Amino acid sequence: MEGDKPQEDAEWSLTMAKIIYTRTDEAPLLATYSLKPIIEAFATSAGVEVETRDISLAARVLAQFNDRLPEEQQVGDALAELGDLAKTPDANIIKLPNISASVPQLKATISELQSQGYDLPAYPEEPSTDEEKDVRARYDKVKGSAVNPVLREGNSDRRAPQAVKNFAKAHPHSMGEWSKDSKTRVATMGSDDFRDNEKSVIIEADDTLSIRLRTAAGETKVLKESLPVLAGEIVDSTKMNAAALDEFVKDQIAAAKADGVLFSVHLKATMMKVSDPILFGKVIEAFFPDVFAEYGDVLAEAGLTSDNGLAAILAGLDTLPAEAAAGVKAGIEKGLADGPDLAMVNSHKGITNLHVPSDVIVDASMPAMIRVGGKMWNKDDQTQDTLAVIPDSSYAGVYQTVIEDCQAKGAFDPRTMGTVPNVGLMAQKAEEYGSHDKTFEIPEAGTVEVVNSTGDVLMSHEVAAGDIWRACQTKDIPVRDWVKLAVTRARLSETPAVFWLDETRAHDRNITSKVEEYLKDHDTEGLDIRIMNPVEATQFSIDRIREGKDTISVTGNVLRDYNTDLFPILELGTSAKMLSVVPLIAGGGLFETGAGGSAPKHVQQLVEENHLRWDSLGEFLALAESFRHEFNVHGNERAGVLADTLDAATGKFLEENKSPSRKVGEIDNRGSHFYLTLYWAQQLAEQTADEALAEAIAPVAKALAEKEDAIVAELLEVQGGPVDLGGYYYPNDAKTEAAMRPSATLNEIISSLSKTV
Ligand SMILES: NC(=O)C1=CN([C@@H]2O[C@H](COP(=O)(O)OP(=O)(O)OC[C@H]3O[C@@H](n4cnc5c(N)ncnc54)[C@H](OP(=O)(O)O)[C@@H]3O)[C@@H](O)[C@H]2O)C=CC1
Ligand SMILES: O=C(O)CCC(=O)C(=O)O
Ligand SMILES: [Mg+2]
Repeated sequence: MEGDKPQEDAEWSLTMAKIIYTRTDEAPLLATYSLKPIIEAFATSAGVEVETRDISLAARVLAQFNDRLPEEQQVGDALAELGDLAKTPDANIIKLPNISASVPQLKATISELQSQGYDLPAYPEEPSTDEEKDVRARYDKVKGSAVNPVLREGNSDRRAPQAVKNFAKAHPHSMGEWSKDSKTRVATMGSDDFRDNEKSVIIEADDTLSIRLRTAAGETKVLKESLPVLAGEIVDSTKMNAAALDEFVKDQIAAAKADGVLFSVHLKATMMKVSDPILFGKVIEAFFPDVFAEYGDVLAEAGLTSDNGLAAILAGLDTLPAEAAAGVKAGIEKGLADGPDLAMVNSHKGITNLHVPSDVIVDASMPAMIRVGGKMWNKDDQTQDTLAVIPDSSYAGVYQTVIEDCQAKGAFDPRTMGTVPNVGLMAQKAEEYGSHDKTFEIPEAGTVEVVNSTGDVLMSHEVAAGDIWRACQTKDIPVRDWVKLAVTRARLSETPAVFWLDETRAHDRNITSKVEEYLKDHDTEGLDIRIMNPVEATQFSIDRIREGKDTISVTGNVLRDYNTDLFPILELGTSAKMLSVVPLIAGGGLFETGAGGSAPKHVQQLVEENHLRWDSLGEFLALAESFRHEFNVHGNERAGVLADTLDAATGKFLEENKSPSRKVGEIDNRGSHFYLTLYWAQQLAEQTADEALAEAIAPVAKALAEKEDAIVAELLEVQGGPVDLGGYYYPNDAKTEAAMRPSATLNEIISSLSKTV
């Protein structure tokens, strides 16, 4: 049947340490089809076991419905299994980027699986019966950023290794020019938003809180019955005023039009999966006020919500009465014609920034704009200055600071610029990461209160209908661990470290008090550790970057996300080249590949012209760290040899510039994997720490070198035409394997390698 997947190894137990390689989505999944057999062959030769777990969006959807699917279609809940493993010292997990699904992506996955013969229920937009509510709850479990918070049971340590940074300096990526009269800027609310309204408390003793809405009409509605908290935990609450947001967005639409710049909104509807789709929807409603004034009720009745973007509304028009459908369509066209020009996701296909909530994700989109000289693409496929709308002011100042700096001093120079690694607080769903089950679109005016078990009101906010209220939790152990990780990183890399904490935010003031206390637990003699607000910290870091100096950014969860795309994209051209390690609090290791996403555009190119430009450097770096962890923790000497030789091979790979090209007809992801294989085999054959291994690999290294021309020719010859993968979210295994492993000569050598030792 279409979509059949290889059976995962059944006899795995939590007590035996192994390396787990995750199977994910889109470009990283395609790359896995080529790279995984190579990794397995080397690992087997050294007696290290590597197993696969499927945490792709499709597999996660299927795992929710095992009770409704026939046995042969059932898949295990690999994410739950790995989530448990991550809390044990035995975890050694390599995690590739995966889709954090918006509703349109989730619906597309469901239809694809249905077309492949999986009898899945439709996604209920407005669940009313118990059964629909159950189905919706199951789908909600896989929605948005549902993988990372489960696996990330530790804080984050992301940096560009020296070899990668040196490569970027020697082979600088292109940077757009900045003009002094650039009109590009960030617009943010600054008042009555999440930052401005934030309140925060530190919990004294373990307790269970609840959240309630006291309505203006005198009723009490429980929003959250039970919110267990631990002593020392920081709990915050805040709200975004819907009326203020609406006024702000309307002002920005007018300002963009008046200034002749593109209007663009930057949110994170995937990771902030409850609040940001609502914000996205409100921007769409502000952009097309007439459509929603006239047809809002009809659209709502048909389950067409602005939260899922313009594309979903346009695609659902045939479910509306003909007259309403025509009216909505005409209204949208008029809105587009009368409003400011919109930043485009794909000008050829007419996809605007407002079409799909997962298309423009702030962490990657703002740096991409800065990289090209502060511009985005308009409908004529030309770059243009942009008004970047980031409604909440908590972090928007970071981008505005970088933009102003570039306007004054020009683009950064990748040949000379320093680096900004990051130590990020994220363990145990810290901060906004864990806010989703405590985020509410307020149904009616009143007061939201956070109450402890003795009935004391810890925090309260006056709210109006439509406001977005949310609470966040930050446990104490992750904060201690984060401070320790920051000190360790500062010591190891002899680099100043700056905690990015905002004195105007209640939450950050509480974090600051803990940072000041926990720093005393460490030997900080000789280290340069500072605390600055995000705007000052940005300026400090970029001033140093221009002087070629490095500065560690030690941040909360959201800035972890933002900074680990911002600086890598400016320094290296992409965050795919980052080393991204999560030392798990329980002692295991989670090794993430790169710091970016699943590059949907890359899949499109492969399908159209059989060229995959995905760069697996992040995978190479993560894999070496994972082998090293195996050596450090379990004393597996051969894993240590694999780690060192892989790093050396990656160094050679960079020196020889064998990264995938963007152009069809040149070496792509598959070719880059061949070169890594060649250099790794050569390093193994040359090393002296394990002579038996060197001897066993020598003939393989020789064969790879001798067959280089033949292999490269086989890999290039397939490029140019379209490829059928038999699915996008759940591609056909045989078809994808055939597409991603087209060199018979290479395949034969790889299979001989796994039999060597
Ligand atoms: N850790 C995770 O699991 C993450 C998952 N995501 C998910 O990924 C999806 C896409 O997110 P998006 O914001 O578009 O970000 P992406 O990082 O996927 O894409 C942005 C651009 O970065 C470049 N890029 C990214 N990775 C590579 C790579 N390995 N090699 C070469 N270039 C690369 C590509 O540029 P170009 O097109 O110029 O080649 C790409 O189009 C979403 O579903 C999102 O939720 C996002 C971030 C992290
Ligand atoms: O979890 C997600 O959706 C995205 C995570 C991400 O962008 C990151 O970790 O940098
Ligand atoms: Mg990110």
